[in-house]
Amino acid sequence: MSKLFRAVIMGPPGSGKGTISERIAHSFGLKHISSGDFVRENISANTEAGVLAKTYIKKGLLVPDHVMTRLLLPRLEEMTKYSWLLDGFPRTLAQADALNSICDLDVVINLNIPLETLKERLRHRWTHPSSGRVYNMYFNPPRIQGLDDITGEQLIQQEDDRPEALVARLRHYKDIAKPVIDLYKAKSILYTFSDTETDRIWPNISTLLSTKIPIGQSDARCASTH
Ligand SMILES: Nc1ccn([C@H]2C[C@H](O)[C@@H](COP(=O)(O)OP(=O)(O)OP(=O)(O)O)O2)c(=O)n1
Ligand SMILES: Nc1nc2c(ncn2[C@@H]2O[C@H](COP(=O)(O)OP(=O)(O)O)[C@@H](O)[C@H]2O)c(=O)[nH]1
Repeated sequence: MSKLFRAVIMGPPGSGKGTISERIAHSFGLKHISSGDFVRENISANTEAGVLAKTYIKKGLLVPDHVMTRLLLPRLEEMTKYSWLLDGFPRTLAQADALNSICDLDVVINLNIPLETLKERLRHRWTHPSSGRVYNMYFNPPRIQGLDDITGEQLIQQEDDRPEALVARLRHYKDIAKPVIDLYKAKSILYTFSDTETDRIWPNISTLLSTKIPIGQSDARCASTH
């Protein structure tokens, strides 16, 4: 069996991690593991870690490292036979260290998007809460305004997507992501993409992954996890 491929995608809120992950999963047949969606599934299913995570998210806080790693690492260990792309984890150096203890990453994609672009995108982001599907009123609008394409259920605007909340979220992101980015830079697996448009970044990511993913891997099409 050819070597499996392990990637992480990082970037501030609104940088396009979810959008680009979907494209990667579709084009390269990797499993897309969205840590945010996985946390939300655990909250819905009332698992022990989900109940704990909810107490933090309700207050607008990040879930502590030990809770996140207790959730995510067993999930990753179930995926040893698959190539995967992890989105939203690790967010902190402690999470990166925990991940490092169970696998070697091949590539870390780092999205570097200007603040004004992030604000503008998130102002127009609409989310289907139960699946985590996202829309943007201009970039990828739903077929019927305000409704999810698949279920027809109501879309919502997340409280913390408001521009006032975003500045604080972004500052916080920068503080905690810096050591993680430095770690992956030191390991020479960090690839940074800077632009205001996902459609301009995507061809470069696609070219990079074409050179990194072992031949045969991309045939093993796997559905994304949501
Ligand atoms: N490593 C992680 C991943 C997730 N979460 C928690 C806090 C988030 O608010 C929630 C949902 O995760 P998302 O990745 O969907 O979080 P955001 O809404 O902040 O993501 P985005 O970057 O898409 O705006 O789960 C966390 O604390 N630590
Ligand atoms: N206008 C515009 N919107 C985009 C672009 N790329 C992604 N989006 C939208 O911006 C929002 C944030 O993208 P998302 O993938 O959720 O980013 P994440 O928070 O990093 O996971 C969503 O509403 C996307 O539909 C782009 O190039 N242009």
